Amino acid sequence: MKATAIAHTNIALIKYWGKRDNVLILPANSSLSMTLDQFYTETTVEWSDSFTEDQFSLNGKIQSDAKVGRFLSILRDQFSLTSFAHVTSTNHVPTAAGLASSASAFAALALAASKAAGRNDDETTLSRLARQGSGSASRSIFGGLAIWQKGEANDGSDSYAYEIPTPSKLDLALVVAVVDAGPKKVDSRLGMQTTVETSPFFEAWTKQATLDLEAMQRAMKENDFVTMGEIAERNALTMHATTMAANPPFTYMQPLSLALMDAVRDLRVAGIPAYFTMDAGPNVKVLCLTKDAERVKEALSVHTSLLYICHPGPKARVITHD
Ligand SMILES: O=C(O)C[C@@](O)(CF)CCOP(=O)(O)OP(=O)(O)O
Repeated sequence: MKATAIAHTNIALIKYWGKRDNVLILPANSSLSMTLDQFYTETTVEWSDSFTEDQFSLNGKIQSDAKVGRFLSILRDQFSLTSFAHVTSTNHVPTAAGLASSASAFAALALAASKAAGRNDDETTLSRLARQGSGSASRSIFGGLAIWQKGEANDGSDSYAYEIPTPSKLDLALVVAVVDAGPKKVDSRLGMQTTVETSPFFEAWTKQATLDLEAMQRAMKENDFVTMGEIAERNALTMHATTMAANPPFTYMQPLSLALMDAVRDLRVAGIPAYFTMDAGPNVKVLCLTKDAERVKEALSVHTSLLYICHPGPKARVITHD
């Protein structure tokens, strides 16, 4: 039983940062993201009783990846399977872009594994599954804009994402500026954990992120792009503030990240509504309107040549099944 699926990466405008349950990967706050059209993962899964162990290859190289291994065990258990799986994954992101996200990887893996097991899981089930591989993957099951509701139940049954309408009058773009292609120094899972355990700002973050999500949804309903951008930028900086107060303190920001942020502020002074966000890495992503995307790209090209104009992308989908 074999299937291939594609899922696109997503960038959060209201961040997921901190878990309330590390085993089930349940978040401390709800989040909102945009699935990107430019970057995706293509994954083939084959379940077979003839395999003697799970096997995972990424971009043509067999490797052992603890998160993938753990996720395959979760899937085997939830699918009541006893066979092993061979997983072949290819990240379609610009080489050395440092953008290969776990979001697209685990969403594609969840969908391909489900289909290869002969199942017809609905998107809510797939989102719940993908979440157990990597939290942000719960959102990549969907295209366009999605909210991952944190849920209240201790078993994670109500912690999954769903698609929300893109503001009807806004043609949104996200310009991705690559600062550093190298591997992250502190990966998001460790970064979150250190923050939850040691940052005095963590509780304030979860409260503020909740208010930010409500305000973001109001702004979207009103097609109020400036307010959307202001909320997204402030939410990202609030998230990154928590890491600077952690013990030991750390930050994902590099000098070039800060220069790009200044360039975005300069664009606003010049009358271009553009707002930055950053995740668990130094790259900067700029939310803008499509009509301004080339102007934003040009302004950022002073600092980096690795620039990608993205738009809301498609939902995860199966491309072959046999
Ligand atoms: O995407 C966002 O909401 C914000 C972040 O990218 C960081 F800024 C978090 C991504 O965390 P993820 O890799 O999903 O962690 P996992 O659940 O520990 O695997």
